[in-house]
Amino acid sequence: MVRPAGQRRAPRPVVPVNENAAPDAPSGSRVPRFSRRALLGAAAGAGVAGIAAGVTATEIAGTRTPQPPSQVVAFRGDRQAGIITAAQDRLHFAAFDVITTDRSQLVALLQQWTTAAERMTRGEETFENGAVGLSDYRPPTDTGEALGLAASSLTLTIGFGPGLFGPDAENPTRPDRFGIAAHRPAALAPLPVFPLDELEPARSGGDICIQACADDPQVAVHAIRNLARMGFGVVSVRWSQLGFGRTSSTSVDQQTPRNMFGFKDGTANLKAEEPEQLDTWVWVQPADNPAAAQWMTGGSYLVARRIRMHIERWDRASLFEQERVIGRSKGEGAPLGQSGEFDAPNFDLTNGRSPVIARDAHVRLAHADNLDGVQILRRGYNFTDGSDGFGHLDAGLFFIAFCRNPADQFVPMQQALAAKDALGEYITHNGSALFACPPGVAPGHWWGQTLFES
Ligand SMILES: C=CC1=C(C)c2cc3[nH]c(cc4nc(cc5[nH]c(cc1n2)c(C)c5CCC(=O)O)C(CCC(=O)O)=C4C)c(C)c3C=C
Ligand SMILES: [Fe+2]
Repeated sequence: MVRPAGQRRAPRPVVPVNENAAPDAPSGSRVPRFSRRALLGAAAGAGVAGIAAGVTATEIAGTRTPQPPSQVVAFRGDRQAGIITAAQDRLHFAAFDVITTDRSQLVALLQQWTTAAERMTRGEETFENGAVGLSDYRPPTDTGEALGLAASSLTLTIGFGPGLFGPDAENPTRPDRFGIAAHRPAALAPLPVFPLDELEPARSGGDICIQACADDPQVAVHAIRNLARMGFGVVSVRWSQLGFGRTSSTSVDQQTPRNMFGFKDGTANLKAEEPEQLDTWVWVQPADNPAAAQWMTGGSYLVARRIRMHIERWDRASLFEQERVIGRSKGEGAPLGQSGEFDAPNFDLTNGRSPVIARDAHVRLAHADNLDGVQILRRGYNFTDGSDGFGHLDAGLFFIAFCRNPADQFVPMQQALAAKDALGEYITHNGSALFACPPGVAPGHWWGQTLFES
């Protein structure tokens, strides 16, 4: 839940310091001066039950106007949060390279990450009292910029890239650093390069990804920053991407947002309320893998594409051209030839001479009817990373899709689009990555445990 403008940051509450502790007292001898947990205790307690109403710091202090309640999304469960969770408004996505070859170091990090991630999704610091409640003479164990902020529906979703598993078709000599090559699911194969791709290595690939989504950008950034910090010496950030303004709806309760071209985006998306469709198109099923890769059952594959949108070129196109390219009206978001956003498109409709939804319209090519029924779950975000040095906005869509098997779903869809999508003139794909996101974290388990212990 987003707090109204002007009230977004809870003022830093006054919390009593231990008057008895000397200013230079050694670590551990001081009463904690601040704890997100204490301030957000109600939200934390409710978190295990799923999405729950919480309270803000100022409400507990009882001194100021109550803030809207924060939301806590359960970290543990059958599925990882952040896939069919109602899309939050902000994203910080990071892809890491693993820089150690020591399996025990990687496992230890995954365990530490799990504890910290779960705490942060409850609105707590990475470590209890980590920001200001420990030693004055060591760097704080939490960086502190989320102190006083609500949980903000933070979800942290982990995925494992092909490089973690050693050799594959693209890199047959890559060493199996962690002894998990036998557990690589066949579907975790590098994506092909598509026509018109202009992929930059510095925006592509990665051994591990963490997707942080929240309704407060500072909460998402704090989460990635602290997880990256904890990973020092074990992982390094390969690339990262900030996103704002979700470009999809993943629940029927959500209004369809708009992308940087001004069109409603996410109308014809899979929704959390369609469990059978999700089993067909999103969640990996037992029959999909042999025993060695059963750790992926209940998980999903995350496809990330950084797609630059040539805003200035688009802004010079007429409304007629823009609607022809997409195949929907800009105002209502209705398929051309229909009047309502959720009306079914009629691809057979003609104006007497040519189809109302053009043969190269984006929605015709991406629609299941054109792809033997294939669908995906889209969960992307807008981005604007300043300008490019030529006065053009470096803006676009950080496309994220979840699917049960990218080779059967994303790849044919993107092949169809890359071949003749009218949108191709206005966009360029310059980043690409694929990750296997395991199922949800069971009580007492850590991120990746079923992979590393299978
Ligand atoms: C490979 C998959 C897709 C990529 C890449 C992609 C990029 C992309 N899309 C838009 C804008 C819109 N897309 C819309 C619909 C739509 N897009 C995809 C897939 C990809 N899009 C699908 C499967 C669909 C649904 C098709 C259908 O069944 O009708 C729409 C219409 C509204 C909606 O249904 O979401 C818009 C608008 C941009 C700008 C873009 C790259 C920058
Ligand atoms: Fe699209």
